Amino acid sequence: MTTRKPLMAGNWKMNLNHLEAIAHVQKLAFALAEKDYEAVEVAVLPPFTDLRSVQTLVDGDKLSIAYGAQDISAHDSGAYTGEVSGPMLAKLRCSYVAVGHSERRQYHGETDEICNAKVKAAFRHGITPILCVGEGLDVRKAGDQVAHTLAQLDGGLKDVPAEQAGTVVIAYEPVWAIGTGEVATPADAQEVCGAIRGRLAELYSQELADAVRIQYGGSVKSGNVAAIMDQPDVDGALVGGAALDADEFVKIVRFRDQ
Ligand SMILES: O=C[C@H](O)COP(=O)(O)O
Repeated sequence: MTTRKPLMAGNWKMNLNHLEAIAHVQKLAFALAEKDYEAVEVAVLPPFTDLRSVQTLVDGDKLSIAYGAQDISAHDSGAYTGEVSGPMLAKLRCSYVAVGHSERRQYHGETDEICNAKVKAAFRHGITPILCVGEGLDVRKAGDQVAHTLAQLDGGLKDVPAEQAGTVVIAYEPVWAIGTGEVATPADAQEVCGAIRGRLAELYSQELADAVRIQYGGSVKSGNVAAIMDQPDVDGALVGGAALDADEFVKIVRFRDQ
């Protein structure tokens, strides 16, 4: 049985400027102890404008906090106003990038094809994509959450070779649970995360599927994280609102202590 180190990632969304980012990461670094880093990988996904500040802090103080971006261009350079490329993120030594977050899909029209191109762009530049998938409320009410989410998974990983897919992170985020306080039950999370792992085994191999980390995201807080993390196919959390409070995020990282 493969041991997967849990990944707790804070997606700051469009919050915290570059000065607030420094204060926030300093607070996290101060609160987290060596044993936290051994048990759990901790990552932050700040806005683009904060990345240089976070990189400087992490490098300067040799912090064991990974960081990454919330989006990546599918293109590597050129006339794409407003976009940020894989080479730019790689130069800032980003480890991760979120791809296909439901807010990107909903407000920026990102299709599975676009997400697939972004996943490939991340891998081209040595950045691990966190591919976000998950159903809206209508799909959940119709009971189609597994089929819907697996179709997004298939689309996002289309033609991605096993050497790369083996390192991807998948974030299952039911849209109806994001920022609503409506957390999925642990059984809801397990149903879809288990199905994602099963699909990875079909697409690639059981060995690869066993190695991939699958996060749950959607109203994760210190009070509900332990029950979700108890599920066999949940290997971490993609945390939005609760990640903006350093003390609360540290409690989430320490889910095993609860
Ligand atoms: O990326 C994070 C998710 O959208 C979850 O956000 P939330 O924890 O505020 O519900």
